[in-house]
Amino acid sequence: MGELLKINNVGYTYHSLDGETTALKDISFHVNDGEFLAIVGPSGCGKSTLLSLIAGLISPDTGEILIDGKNLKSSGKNIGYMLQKDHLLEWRSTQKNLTLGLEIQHKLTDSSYVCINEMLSTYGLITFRNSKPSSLSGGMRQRAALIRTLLLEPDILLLDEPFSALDYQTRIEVSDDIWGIIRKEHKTAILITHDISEAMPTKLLFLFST
Ligand SMILES: Nc1ncnc2c1ncn2[C@@H]1O[C@H](COP(=O)(O)OP(=O)(O)OP(=O)(O)O)[C@@H](O)[C@H]1O
Repeated sequence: MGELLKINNVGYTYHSLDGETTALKDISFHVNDGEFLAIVGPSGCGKSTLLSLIAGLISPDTGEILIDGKNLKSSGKNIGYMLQKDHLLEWRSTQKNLTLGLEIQHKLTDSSYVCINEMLSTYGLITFRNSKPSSLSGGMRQRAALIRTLLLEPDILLLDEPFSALDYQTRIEVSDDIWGIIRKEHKTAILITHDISEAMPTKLLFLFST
């Protein structure tokens, strides 16, 4: 199990008209291939900022982020980002929502459909493939959103409180499902959570407010 992601002394400050907010200061840790890291910490300690940095949406002010020993942008690795909301489009069927990312990246082929069908069956969505997202339960929507992300074959999967929009009972059921899927697909994953009991991480990172 090699070192896949390395965060070295990373810092980030937001600049706005109201002034500067230092979100992260001197953060270092690493994630091995196949590891499942959960990030916990109080509101405002910089958890979402850290995921945005790893996703390459923003760049660190200090320090460096390395994937397989290379700079994030030149590593050629795929980062999948699953947000709090599922962002399924109501005007597309469930299956057409799953293919959206592949379509945008011009990677949708006949063999993609073999893989999509397999995942729809495995994860209990096959009979809903032609249904609109509004006819899916909250848990089914989260599974659909995860499959959509996995189809892009991410090397690292980032999850920003993926269950926060679900009620307590559904959250317990869905979180078991989702971790099962991540384990089955052998994904390296980083999760932000307020509730450590909803995940069974192999590693924990506690962030404190700056
Ligand atoms: N776009 C922004 N402009 C200015 N400040 C920001 C911006 N985004 C976040 N911040 C500030 O940076 C700090 C870290 O925010 P961040 O959203 O990363 O924390 P968090 O730990 O994810 O919080 P939460 O658990 O409440 O989602 C906070 O003080 C926040 O107010």
